[in-house]
Amino acid sequence: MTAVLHVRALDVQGPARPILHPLSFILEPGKILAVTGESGSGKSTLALALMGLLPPGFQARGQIDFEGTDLLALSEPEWCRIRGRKLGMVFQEPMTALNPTRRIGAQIADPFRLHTPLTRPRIHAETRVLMEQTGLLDAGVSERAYPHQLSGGQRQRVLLAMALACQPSILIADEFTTALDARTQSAMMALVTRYCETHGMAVLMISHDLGLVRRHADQVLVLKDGACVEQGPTASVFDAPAHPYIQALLAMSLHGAARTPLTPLPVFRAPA
Ligand SMILES: Nc1ncnc2c1ncn2[C@@H]1O[C@H](COP(=O)(O)OP(=O)(O)OP(=O)(O)O)[C@@H](O)[C@H]1O
Repeated sequence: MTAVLHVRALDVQGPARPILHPLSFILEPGKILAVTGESGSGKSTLALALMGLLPPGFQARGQIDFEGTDLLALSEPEWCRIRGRKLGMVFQEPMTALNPTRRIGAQIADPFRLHTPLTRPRIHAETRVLMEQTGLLDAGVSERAYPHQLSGGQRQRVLLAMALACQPSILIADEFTTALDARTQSAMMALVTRYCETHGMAVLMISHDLGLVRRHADQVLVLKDGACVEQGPTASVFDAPAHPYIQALLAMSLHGAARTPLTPLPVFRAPA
C-alpha cells in the first residue's frame, strides 16, 4: 500500500541536547500507528515536529514526505494551508489548545471557514454534525458554551471535532483519550476508526495506555529516551517483544506497578 506519510531519519535537536534520535516510519491510509513510551521519551516532540509546531530553539532534520512534498522544507504560510485541512491534530492539553474567549461552536467551525468555500448555513450544519458525532449534543453541550463551561473530556471532544472537520489525510492524536472515561474513550476510538475506514484517514496515536494501543493500533513504535527501540505490527510487538524496555513496560501494564519493584526517583529518596 502507498504510504501517506514517509518519515526518513527524522531527528530533533533541543536547545541543549538531542530530543529525538533519527526515526524512520511510514503511515498508511486507513491505518493506526501508535507511538508509546515512558513520560519524557519524546512522543509529543515527534507529534509537534510532524505538525511543524516545534517550540523555539528546537530544530528538526531529516525528511517528512507528505504527498510528494518534504514538510520540513515548508514556509509558515505553506504550513498554515496544510494544518487543519490535511493534517489534523488533537493536543494533549485541551484547555491550552482552545481559545477560552470564544464559543465552542465558533471554534469547531473555524477549519471550515479557513479551508473550505462552504456557506455559513452549511458550516453551521456541518458543525452540528461534528458535535453530534463526537457526542457533544447528546451530552447537552451547546454551541454557545465557552470552553471553561465544559468538562475536560468534553473539551477533548471539541478538539477531536475540530481535527476531523476537514476530513484530514492524517490525524495526530496526542493522548487524546486520557481524560475520558472508558465508555467515552471507546466511542471516540470508534469514531476515529470510522474515519479511517470511510475516508482512508491515517492516524498517529500517542498513548501510554498499552491496552488501548493493543486494541486499536495496526503498528507500534516504542520510544525510549528519544530513540526508537522497537517498531512493527502490533501483534508482533506485544506477543514477542524483542527489547527489554518494551518487555518491562508490558510487564508493568499487565501486573500493575505495585507488583513491580521500581528504583525510587532521587527526588523521593529519604534524606540520609
Ligand atoms: N520546551 C522545551 N524545552 C526544553 N526541553 C523540552 C521542551 N519540551 C520538551 N522538552 C524535553 O524533551 C523531552 C521529550 O519531551 P516530550 O514532551 O516530547 O516527551 P513525552 O514522551 O511526550 O512525555 P509525556 O508522556 O510526559 O507527555 C523531555 O526530556 C523534555 O524535558
